[in-house]
Amino acid sequence: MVTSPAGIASTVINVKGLTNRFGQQVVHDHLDLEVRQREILGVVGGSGTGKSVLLRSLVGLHTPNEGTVEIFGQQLQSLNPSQRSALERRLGVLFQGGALFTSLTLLENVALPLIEHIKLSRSDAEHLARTKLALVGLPADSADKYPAMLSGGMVKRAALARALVLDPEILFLDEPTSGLDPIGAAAFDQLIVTLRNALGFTVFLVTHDLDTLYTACDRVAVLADRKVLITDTMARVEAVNNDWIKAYFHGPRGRKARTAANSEKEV
Ligand SMILES: Nc1ncnc2c1ncn2[C@@H]1O[C@H](COP(=O)(O)OP(=O)(O)OP(=O)(O)O)[C@@H](O)[C@H]1O
Repeated sequence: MVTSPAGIASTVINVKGLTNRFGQQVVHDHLDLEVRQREILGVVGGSGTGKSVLLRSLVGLHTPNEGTVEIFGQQLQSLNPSQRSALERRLGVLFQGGALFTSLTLLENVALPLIEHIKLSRSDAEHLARTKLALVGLPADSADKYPAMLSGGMVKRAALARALVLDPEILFLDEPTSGLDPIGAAAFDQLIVTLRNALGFTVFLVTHDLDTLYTACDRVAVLADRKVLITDTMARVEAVNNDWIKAYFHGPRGRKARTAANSEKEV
């Protein structure tokens, strides 16, 4: 994590008083959250607590009813369209399911943002796209395949390559390991950590995967009661006296994930 001379990590996302409503349903009620530079922040909470809506509010795909979202010190809602698109280029997003275009090859999928957003020629874009596919561990011959021809893990990696193609400073991941088997999920978690260490981006990661929380995240934010209940290290989050936290982290799956993460650290 990058720290200032005073030893305090700088904040890259600052959410204040965020309120999101759909009709009568209040999903977020004056929610606050800070994300620090270079950290991997895991966002967790029961189903329907608004994790995806939060992610969408941060990347500008959902306009909140109230509150402010500041990214790199710029308030999203106050930006004009060109400032907004300049900011959006500094963000990479991997949606649940990968969301690749099924009619395009992996290479075409990954090259597309380079052609559309920074107007690279097709050959330059494809050259760069090949390097990104290699970066996420895909074999060279996968470039000309269509998403339907690949395993779920390979599709996730290709979607990650596309999310990284403009060298984002913040990477947003929505349930990146859902649908992967445990070995594929663990490999994907490790890939995220390795890439963050090598490239230095910040990660905002929505997940239900306890193994991801224990092995990949520096801090965890728990969504409950329409707010962020706590944002802290796993050790401190586990100790909070809250019914959902107790059921989630101290249930059999939580215990298993914690034991596995501890034994990995000892190896
Ligand atoms: N566009 C929308 N219109 C109406 N309601 C919505 C919309 N988007 C989200 N919601 C509602 O907001 C609530 C939070 O949704 P969200 O998808 O953020 O939850 P989540 O915490 O990500 O859930 P899960 O863990 O099940 O994926 C849900 O009740 C959902 O139905």
